[in-house]
Amino acid sequence: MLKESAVRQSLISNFLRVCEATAIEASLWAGRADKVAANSAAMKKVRQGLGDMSMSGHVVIGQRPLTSPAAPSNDNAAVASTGDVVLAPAADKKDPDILVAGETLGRGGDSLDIVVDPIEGTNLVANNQRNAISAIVFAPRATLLNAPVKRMAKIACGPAVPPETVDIDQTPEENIAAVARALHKPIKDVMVCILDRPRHANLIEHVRSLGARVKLVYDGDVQAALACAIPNTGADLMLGEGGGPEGVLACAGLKALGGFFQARFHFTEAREREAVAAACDFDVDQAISMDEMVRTNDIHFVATGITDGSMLKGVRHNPDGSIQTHSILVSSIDNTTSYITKVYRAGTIGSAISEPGLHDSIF
Ligand SMILES: O=P(O)(O)OC[C@H]1O[C@](O)(COP(=O)(O)O)[C@@H](O)[C@@H]1O
Repeated sequence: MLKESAVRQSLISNFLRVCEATAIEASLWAGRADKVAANSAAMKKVRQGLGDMSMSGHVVIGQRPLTSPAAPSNDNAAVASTGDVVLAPAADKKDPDILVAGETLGRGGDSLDIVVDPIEGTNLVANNQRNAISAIVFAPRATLLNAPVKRMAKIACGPAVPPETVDIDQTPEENIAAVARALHKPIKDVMVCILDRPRHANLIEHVRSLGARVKLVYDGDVQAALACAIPNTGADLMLGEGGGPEGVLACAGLKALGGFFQARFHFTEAREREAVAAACDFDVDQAISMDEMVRTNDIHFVATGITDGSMLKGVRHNPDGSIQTHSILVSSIDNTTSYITKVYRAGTIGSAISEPGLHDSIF
């Protein structure tokens, strides 16, 4: 368990501040069609901020270098469906700010596991589309799953659904029926979030054929998973395959929210399976529970909106030079969810980062 009171509060507010600063940085790149540069700038900001904190923060999951901005995987319907963008040349593969699994950040202090996604939805930022967030999870050391897996199948829903009624090994029909029962709504009103990818074409068609609604998510399945556990987002259930690191973030957030998350690794090559099996003390071919992914009930999940979304508003750059941020902080320790709106007056955070490339540290 983390130390109580003052230390914890100070950690929380510093993580929040880092998340806000990262989202502000990322927001400067919204619509600039350069996800590599956006990610690079956000990584620099997050590294700077976490590096200045009084903690010993163990990076559990490293980041994928974005080396080919204009070339999302050929299994990426988002680009086709939202309009491809011409993106800037690839950034240096050896970005010095990239977070590497196993490195420790901070000036020393509490020993923590951290999972960071400076931009969850890099295409969304590049195209200035909804639902891009910056997100950080922290928990006591050696509690968050460290599995080098690129892709996992996921299921997520909110706390109103009894966990024993939903399962990644059940059919979509069974899971949707369980959610409908728990939420006291007809199946026709159940909203299922699914990443808009060709690999999900059959799933999408099947869910629609059952009579449920489908919310196509172009990118950002962490936000989509969490939305299922947050009132008034319109999301009830998330199904489908997405990124591995995003799965750990979503699982931590949902555990803190009291919701449900389950996953199953999808290995793309034998080498990947071997590496993951070596890192895990459970059967990597079976469904993975929340407790296997997040081995603590002492979790803090922080996210700040970059662009507007169903869970959070994005960063506002006001005409007077002030900057407004909107964040969510979920703490499992006291079962609270806080929504934090902050205004940084002109000349505090804003003037320092008014243009990409021309700013100094805000910390
Ligand atoms: O595009 P893929 O390969 O299906 O990956 C899905 C993953 O991409 C995302 O949509 C966005 O990830 P990035 O921010 O790294 O671009 C994730 O939310 C999701 O888990």
